[in-house]
Amino acid sequence: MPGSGSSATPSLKGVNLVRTYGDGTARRAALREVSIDLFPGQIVLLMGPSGSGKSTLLAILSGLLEPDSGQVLADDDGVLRDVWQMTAKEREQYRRGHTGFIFQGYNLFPALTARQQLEIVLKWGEGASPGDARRRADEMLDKLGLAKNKHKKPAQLSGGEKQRVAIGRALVKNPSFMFADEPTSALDWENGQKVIELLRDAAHQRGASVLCVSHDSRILPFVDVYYHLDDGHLERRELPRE
Ligand SMILES: Nc1ncnc2c1ncn2[C@@H]1O[C@H](COP(=O)(O)OP(=O)(O)OP(=O)(O)O)[C@@H](O)[C@H]1O
Repeated sequence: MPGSGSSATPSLKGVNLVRTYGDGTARRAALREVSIDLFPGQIVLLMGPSGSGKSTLLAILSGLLEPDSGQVLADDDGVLRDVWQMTAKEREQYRRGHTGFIFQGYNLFPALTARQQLEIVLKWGEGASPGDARRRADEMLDKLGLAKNKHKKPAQLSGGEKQRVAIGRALVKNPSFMFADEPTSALDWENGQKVIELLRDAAHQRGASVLCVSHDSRILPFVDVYYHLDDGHLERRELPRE
């Protein structure tokens, strides 16, 4: 069932996306004419075998990797704009302002505390004042059950805690689009489930469009839509009935 904030108008559209790697005989298609619509308030799961193109699709939709052809149309105050027709500066602003990315390996700064990981995103990304950044960072860490850990650096946190800090860092900007690449792969299922619930809340409670890549079929009951990617071909699949 879609989230309460879901709407009939996509907030992000991938249209006929093609991406190849390599040259000559080493040339290999990672995405073949892939189209996908993401809606506000929905969490979407993308599954598929290793090497099928999942990370490539996430990188293109999030404005990190340019497609060979096709379009990425993102909602910008009610107007769909082609992310790959923007200037590099505009695209950087789009990414900073509208997208949150959660990586498999957390990608936290080793020298910073949990609180500083979030503050830095707000100060650098939005130019938030130190006081505002601290207040919003603390609020988010509280919500994630990390209040007691805010002064700890990544090496002092468990895998589940690190992943929650990484989610907090993506969420604190209140992004319209959240991209998560294997966010539970390093976690036991208890922590993995918590992480998926947080991503689902980002969609259902905050109205974000969440696209999550995973190999883990235990995530299926938590999502609204499920796609399968195989050798660069995308197919929407029915969710298993409960
Ligand atoms: N930078 C690159 N140079 C060359 N080939 C690449 C590059 N990145 C990805 N590929 C190839 O493109 C295909 C799709 O890769 P991609 O990482 O998108 O797959 P994936 O589905 O995310 O895989 P996994 O589940 O193993 O992370 C693979 O065959 C991969 O080897």
